Amino acid sequence: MINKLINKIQKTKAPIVVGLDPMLSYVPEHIQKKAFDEFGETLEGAAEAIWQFNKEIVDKTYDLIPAVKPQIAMYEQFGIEGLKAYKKTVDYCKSKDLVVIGDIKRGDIGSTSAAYATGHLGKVQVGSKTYAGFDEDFATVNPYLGSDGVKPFIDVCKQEKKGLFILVKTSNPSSGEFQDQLINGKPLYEMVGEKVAQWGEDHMGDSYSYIGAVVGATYPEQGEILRKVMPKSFILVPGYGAQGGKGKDLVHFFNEDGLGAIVNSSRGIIAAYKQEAYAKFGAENFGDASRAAVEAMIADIQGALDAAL
Ligand SMILES: O=c1ccn([C@@H]2O[C@H](COP(=O)(O)O)[C@@H](O)[C@H]2O)c(=O)[nH]1
Repeated sequence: MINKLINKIQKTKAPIVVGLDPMLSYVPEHIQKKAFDEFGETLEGAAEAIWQFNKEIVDKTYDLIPAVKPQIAMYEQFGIEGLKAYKKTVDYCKSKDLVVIGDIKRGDIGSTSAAYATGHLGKVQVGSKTYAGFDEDFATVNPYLGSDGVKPFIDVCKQEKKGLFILVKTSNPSSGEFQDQLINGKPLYEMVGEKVAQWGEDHMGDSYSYIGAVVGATYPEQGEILRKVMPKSFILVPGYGAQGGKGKDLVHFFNEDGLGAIVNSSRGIIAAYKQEAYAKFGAENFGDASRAAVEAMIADIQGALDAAL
């Protein structure tokens, strides 16, 4: 799957991911109304609204982008109905040939990680039959429990030709509380980065590993260090747009081949119609506003890369 992701990035010239993080408050009135008329103001109605919202954004952007990153928390808040909308979104994006990164941030003791890995990336045995549960292409993993919590995910990826993005340095303001702590003079994020590089070396696609890392756009200095620590790992970079990251801050997340990173924006794309810059589209044309925001993001990041490389 890492090879497919790279091919798609090269084809679209867009090292970006659209984050499908649908809060109900982002869904325009007309879509909410239609869903509530059909299903009432229920969890089912909310799930239908976020699904229709996602579908329109995907329809308006899929030809410009290589990948999407649905954030499972946004769906889980609506319970089982939300999870059905998550699954519908995953399947629909795959039908549009998009690479799907499930932002699930799982990780537990080995046996429990194995079940998470099976449910999201692998296949579950039911009697004589096997079924893929959520069936994303990549998943995000929390490595805090150590190697035995990560290994089951790697095993399933190897079997299914899928991939991981392991949290190394997160984009949030307090990520340094633990991640920047020095251990024998080295920050924890760097130690985790070294481990990701090690796992990655043993699990290579054609040019990059299918074991990647998450490093926040809001920490460009750490991004530059970690790029060197993990030369063969793709970096998923959240924190662009709504959290303040800009193209010019991100060039050192990439390798000299112009590859090695993909930058995520969620609110900045899916709720673009609410921003002043895209207000002219109006709520009715929110999908066109998202398309314009994708085009601006690609130009910002590619422009910065072209100037730097
Ligand atoms: O360090 C991290 C890891 C994951 N995320 C996720 O990315 C998106 C960001 O959303 P924006 O609206 O573009 O800010 C969201 O799903 C986070 O859970 C992150 O931000 N930082």
